[in-house]
Amino acid sequence: MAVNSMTVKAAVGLLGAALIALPYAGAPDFYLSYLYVIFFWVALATSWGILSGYAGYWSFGHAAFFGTGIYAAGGMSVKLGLPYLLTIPLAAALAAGLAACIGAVVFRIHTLRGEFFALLSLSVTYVLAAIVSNTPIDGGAGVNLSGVPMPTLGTSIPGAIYLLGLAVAVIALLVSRGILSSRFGRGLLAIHDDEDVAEVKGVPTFRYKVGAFAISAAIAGAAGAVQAGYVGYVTVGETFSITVPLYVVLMSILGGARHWVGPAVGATLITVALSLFVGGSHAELGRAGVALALIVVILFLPEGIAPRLLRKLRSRAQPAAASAEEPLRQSIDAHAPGGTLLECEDVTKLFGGLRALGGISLSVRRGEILALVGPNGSGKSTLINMISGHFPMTSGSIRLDGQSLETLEPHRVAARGIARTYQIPRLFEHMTVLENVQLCAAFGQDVKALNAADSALHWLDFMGLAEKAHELPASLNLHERKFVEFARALAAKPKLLLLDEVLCGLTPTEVDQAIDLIRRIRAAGTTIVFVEHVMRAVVALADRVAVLDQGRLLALGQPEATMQDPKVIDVYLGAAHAA
Ligand SMILES: Nc1ncnc2c1ncn2[C@@H]1O[C@H](COP(=O)(O)OP(=O)(O)OP(=O)(O)O)[C@@H](O)[C@H]1O
Repeated sequence: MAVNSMTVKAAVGLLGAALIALPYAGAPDFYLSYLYVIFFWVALATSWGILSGYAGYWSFGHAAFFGTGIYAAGGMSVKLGLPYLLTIPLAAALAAGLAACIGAVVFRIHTLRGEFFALLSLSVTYVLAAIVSNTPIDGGAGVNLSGVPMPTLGTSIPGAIYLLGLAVAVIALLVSRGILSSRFGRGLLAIHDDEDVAEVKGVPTFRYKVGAFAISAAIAGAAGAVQAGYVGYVTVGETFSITVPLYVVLMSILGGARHWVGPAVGATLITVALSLFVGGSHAELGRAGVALALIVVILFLPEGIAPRLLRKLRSRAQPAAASAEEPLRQSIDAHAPGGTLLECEDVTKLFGGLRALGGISLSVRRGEILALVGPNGSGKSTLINMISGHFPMTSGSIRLDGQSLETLEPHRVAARGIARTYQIPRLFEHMTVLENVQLCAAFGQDVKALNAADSALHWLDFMGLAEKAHELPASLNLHERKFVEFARALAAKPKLLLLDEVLCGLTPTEVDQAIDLIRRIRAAGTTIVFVEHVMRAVVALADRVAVLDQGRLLALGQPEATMQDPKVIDVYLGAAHAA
């Protein structure tokens, strides 16, 4: 594997050196311009992928940032007389600033996801086009860069534009690759699959989206600035046309938007394909061919060309070995039993007119297992949602270790040491089982102590799922999906673990297995609150039982005594059970 990796690096190095040398070796301007166009689309498509491919926020407004770059470079060099080269980073900064401002507003509105975000981004392009067209930035006549002194970078002007295009494309690829392999990138991929769960697992979703948007726009802005030098004369109609976002989206989907190299592959293929059919009816034929190819890819390779090809190349790589050696290390509280860890005071939640929780007060001791039981709709899951920050409370207070949680965003609640599972597992469906757990390890407590991948493998092994590590969640049965949920929560190394009906739907043997696992988790020091209808498990595990009914706390105490409470028998267990 080491040899292969060295070979790939050497090949990439040689290719890079050859591309840089091309203008100095006297390559004709025609070929330099041809390659420049490919670099331009590679940069644009790659930049689009950083927000839209990774985080799934499809933007049809990429022309706004590309256009900002074009007009920033044009305006600053023609009207302000700044050196053209200096306008490129300034254009990138301006586009990033614009995206950050838009993102800071838009990403706070939870309803602006999916198609609404796509439409909004398109509207931004048209608003910007109207502003540029009706102000001295353009004024309707366009901006002519013919009088601006262009750099030659030791070759010629076309050679310089070629080198600048190459630089922006390489920077875009390096940035995108760096992001994808980072914690930031994993967070973006999680946002793509289930943003609410990502937030609860500790991903600062707002900050990440704004960051990805700004980086994506900065690269588009830089590409636009170089394009201004290439075209020499910029107009609103050409700059803010729908062609840019459409091509960028098509290129990314064709190549594979969730991989750093995918958009570049798509950009190269489409640019080359279109260049083969230029002029009149040939051009139309070319576009039709590209559209047809895209339909075929969507039908047969929905993830795009690049990820499929890369997986084939890697298929002979050895699977990672599970590291079952790590001892069961849990929370940092393992040696501090006793005392109150969680305090809920008068927790109330209204959903419109429905009072799901009508003022719940209870506390959980450090190292304790507390069972939450009650009839369907009594508010158990809602209480878990309040504690984990999944929904805001209507009123009341929740404190962990004496510190208030109610004003915290969910990812900050996670950072305080609370992890949860979902009644119906909500796994990140485009990530493997290992990546699902790894994400939670990376955003959980005490991450520096252990590599996230090793930690994830450990917890998968602990749950008996090591051999499923490289599978996608879709191939798992319910039991396995629940246990991946479980492993994800454990990988965060929480102080407080909230389990929402992890045993529901399991066979008696699987229930026994889960009871044993929960005992071992508590033995390592983790405090557990679990919602459960399987009474055998409640009796076997719980130190205390809290019974909810219609959003109120009906009873709280030792399992045996609570189960014999006539009120509990009446509303929940029934006389037969008590007998
Ligand atoms: N997001 C929501 N929007 C509106 N109503 C909700 C929402 N979530 C829960 N509810 C309502 O709040 C009440 C409590 O629901 P909750 O899911 O907490 O009950 P539960 O005790 O967990 O029930 P089960 O045992 O069936 O899971 C129910 O009437 C439910 O319909």
